[in-house]
Amino acid sequence: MTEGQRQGDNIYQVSTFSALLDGVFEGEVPFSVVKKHGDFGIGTFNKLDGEMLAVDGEFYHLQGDGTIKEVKEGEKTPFAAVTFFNPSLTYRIQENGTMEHIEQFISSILPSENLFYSIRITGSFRSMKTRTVSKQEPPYSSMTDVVEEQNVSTFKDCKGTIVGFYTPQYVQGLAVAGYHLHFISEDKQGGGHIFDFEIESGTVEIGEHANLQFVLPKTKEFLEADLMHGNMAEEIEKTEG
Ligand SMILES: CC(=O)[C@@H](C)O
Repeated sequence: MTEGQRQGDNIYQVSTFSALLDGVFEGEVPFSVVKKHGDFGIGTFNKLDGEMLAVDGEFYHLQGDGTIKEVKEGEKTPFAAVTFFNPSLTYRIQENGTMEHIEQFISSILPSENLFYSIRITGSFRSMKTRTVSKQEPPYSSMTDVVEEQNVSTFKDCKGTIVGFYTPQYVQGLAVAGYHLHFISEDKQGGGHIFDFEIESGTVEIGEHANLQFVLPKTKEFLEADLMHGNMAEEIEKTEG
């Protein structure tokens, strides 16, 4: 078993999603460190400067203007979750399905709704609707305010890869409970945080995780943040769609 496969059970996460909701948009962990803990995952960048997607060891910066570049090692993140992707379940999708259908299908085959799962879906999509958040400047607003203005793209008849995680409902706020998925097109020209899609055909791969490592910032902003928003689920629904 490779080191990656051994670590494949572990999810390494920087900060919490509730901190992001509260406008904690600057972290101390550079992607040079994040990369040591995984070759697969999602996240964002300091100042909420776009979406991050990592797959097959390649880390991509999906920017607010819709363009994509490689992540610079020195760039830091206020929120990211990665693992060494090591799927234990694989399924072919032979017929059209909406995001809701696919999520219901995956939920029906997960061994337990109480564990964490990494999800990769590679395929052809009739449509793919994504957003990329844009770089913010301090003093930062809450994320619910930030997403009032966001770059939303809809791709038609495209090929690409969905990367993300399933998180149990009992940790809502630590991460995004349910499915948190990002997309990158096969030609690496487009992508972002997924709002909706319709798949034509593809392959679903699922990795199971029972080990998590959270790295919490010791910044003044995080230590003083309100991480217990009363309407957490509603706020996450608004920001993550
Ligand atoms: C951390 C995320 O995925 C948001 C920025 O889309």
